[in-house]
Amino acid sequence: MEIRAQHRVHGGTLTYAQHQSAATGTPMRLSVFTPPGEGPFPYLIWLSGLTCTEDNFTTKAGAYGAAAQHRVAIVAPDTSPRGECVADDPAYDLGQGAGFYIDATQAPWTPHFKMESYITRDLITTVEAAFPLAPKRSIFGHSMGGHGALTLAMKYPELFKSVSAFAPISSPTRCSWGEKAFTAYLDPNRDTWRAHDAALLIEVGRANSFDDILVDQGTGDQFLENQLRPELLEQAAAKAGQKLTLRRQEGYDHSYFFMASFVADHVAFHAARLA
Ligand SMILES: N[C@@H](CCC(=O)N[C@@H](CSC=O)C(=O)NCC(=O)O)C(=O)O
Repeated sequence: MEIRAQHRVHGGTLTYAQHQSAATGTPMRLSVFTPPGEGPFPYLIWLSGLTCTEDNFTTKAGAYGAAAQHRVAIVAPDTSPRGECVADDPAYDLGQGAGFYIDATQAPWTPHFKMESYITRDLITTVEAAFPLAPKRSIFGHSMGGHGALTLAMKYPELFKSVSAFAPISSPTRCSWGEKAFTAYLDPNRDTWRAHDAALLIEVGRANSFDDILVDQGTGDQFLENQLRPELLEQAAAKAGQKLTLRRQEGYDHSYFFMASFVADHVAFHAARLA
């Protein structure tokens, strides 16, 4: 783990770092906030959205006061592998900055776009060895990262105590962001896509180890109707008898101002389940 910068914040320590990932075959950047004291601390993994790096949440979400108060750490990784030898696309919603938290099986993405394995293996192993973190984690995220948090929690319930999301892509098989990414990264047989779709996973009961799922969605979000479609999460949860608390927040948009307004509620939601 190479430390790139450290800052004191809310009595704790914010570290920007980089490490080599076996899954992506590239260096991966991240930030880690640890609260005041010695630890080991339970922690939250935050997954960001399209176009983001490890820096968007770190500088804009304003989460560290609540994290210090609840004595939880927060780990925020980058959203994809990066570099000159890594495949990319000129569009903002594919390639670097748009890893979708899945393992690609199609050329030219296969060698490096392994974000599911990166988050669930390399990231967890590395941060728990390098920082005072307990092996007790939860996961949350925004938009593409909300999709990542929901799907990784349901695919790996043994790794995560709880899950929440801000304005998640609810059903990537039923929106253009998701269809574009899955067409590029995954097998053309759309049946294989179902394993990476949050609403479809909830519908078949894959969230049943979670007592509740917290989702905040702004009603002024420019992506609400075409991409995010939170009603699909609600319908799936109702079918499966899964508790899902979907809060429609009047007038909030898709920006980090929305996250900053409600992130303390998400930190408290997870801290109660990590205690
Ligand atoms: N046209 C915009 C679209 C990118 C955007 O809105 N990204 C969101 C996440 S969208 C879903 O995953 C974001 O978090 N942006 C970063 C930020 O700091 O707000 C563009 O090209 O930027």
